[in-house]
Amino acid sequence: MSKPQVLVAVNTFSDIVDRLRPHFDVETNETDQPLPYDELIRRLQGKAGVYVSGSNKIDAALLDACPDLRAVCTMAVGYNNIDLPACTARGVVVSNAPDVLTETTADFGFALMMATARRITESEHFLRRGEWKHWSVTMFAGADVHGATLGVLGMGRIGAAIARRGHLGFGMPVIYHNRSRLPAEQEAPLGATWVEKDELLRRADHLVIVVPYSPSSHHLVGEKELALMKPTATLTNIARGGVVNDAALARALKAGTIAAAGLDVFEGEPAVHAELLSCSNVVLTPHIASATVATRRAMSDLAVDNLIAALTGGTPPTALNPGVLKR
Ligand SMILES: NC(=O)C1=CN([C@@H]2O[C@H](COP(=O)(O)OP(=O)(O)OC[C@H]3O[C@@H](n4cnc5c(N)ncnc54)[C@H](OP(=O)(O)O)[C@@H]3O)[C@@H](O)[C@H]2O)C=CC1
Ligand SMILES: O=C(O)C(=O)[C@@H](O)[C@H](O)[C@H](O)CO
Repeated sequence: MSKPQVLVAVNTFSDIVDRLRPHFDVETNETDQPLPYDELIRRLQGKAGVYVSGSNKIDAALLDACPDLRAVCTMAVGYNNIDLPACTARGVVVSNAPDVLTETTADFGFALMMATARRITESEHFLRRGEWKHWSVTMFAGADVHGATLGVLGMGRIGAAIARRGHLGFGMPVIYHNRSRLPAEQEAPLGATWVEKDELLRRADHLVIVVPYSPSSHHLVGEKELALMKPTATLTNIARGGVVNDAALARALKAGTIAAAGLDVFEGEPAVHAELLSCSNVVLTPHIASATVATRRAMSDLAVDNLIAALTGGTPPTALNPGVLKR
């Protein structure tokens, strides 16, 4: 009997892809580019499962054009690129990759916040341009991280790991905002206090944003919210492009409404708003918060575990709509 066919749409570790081969006929994407939407549809014909990243859009039109598809497994924790209700309606199981990247992403979020507060890339560029002629008292003087108030917008798995670093490692008072408050026993070890969003913006010295992208978080931080922040504050966005209004942020950075920003994600990435590129008080990175070799391997392994389980009668460890498997 022929094996089910799957597409690994992401060029990932070959030894991990090899784990699929005993179960499936495996087609891979050997380029380092995301497959264009139309090509993804073409290559999904006859495929029962697909391994994707956050760069692949899986919407209702694609599902209708790929009627054999039964499993969509992403190596990312964020799944705003996948229309989950459309998948569920068509009996397609979807999985994401939570937990395995939490600590690595938190390390990066904290590092980006520190680089932003202490003006690390701005000062390095100055040095590389040969502009360092003498030392001065206020040269690249930034803001302290230790003891400053850490504001977390999105105190989930990653937000809590960042809060823990700030609380235990840097003596930071931690305030946070989620739509729902955490139980006291989860707040206590983080030294965290829930506040309304406006209060978070007013009080944070360093605001770190880690909410999933959804219609409810679109432009959660825009002109009005930035205007509430301290002129000395920093904003770090490791969540998703679209959670912050990048045009409003660029205006705020230029006007001195806030001091600086650290950004790993952008509206319309990989394009970056031209006004952000021309700001000196912003640290920009290309969506690499989870990028360590060990964590990218763990994310890939989890996507493969999910794909195997979903199509061989098992229980995908991190399915988002496991109910479809019971139908
Ligand atoms: N830059 C990168 O490379 C990476 C980015 N990410 C991004 O980080 C996101 C978070 O991951 P993770 O921590 O695992 O997710 P979780 O689901 O554990 O946490 C998300 C948190 O955000 C809160 N939240 C959701 N919507 C809103 C809203 N509209 N307003 C306020 N709070 C909100 C949730 O609380 P509540 O529901 O109570 O509001 C929850 O506490 C991912 O979805 C992904 O987009 C993740 C990994 C790497
Ligand atoms: O997990 C997420 O949500 C991410 O944003 C990152 O870890 C991924 O690197 C990216 O989405 C690649 O798919």
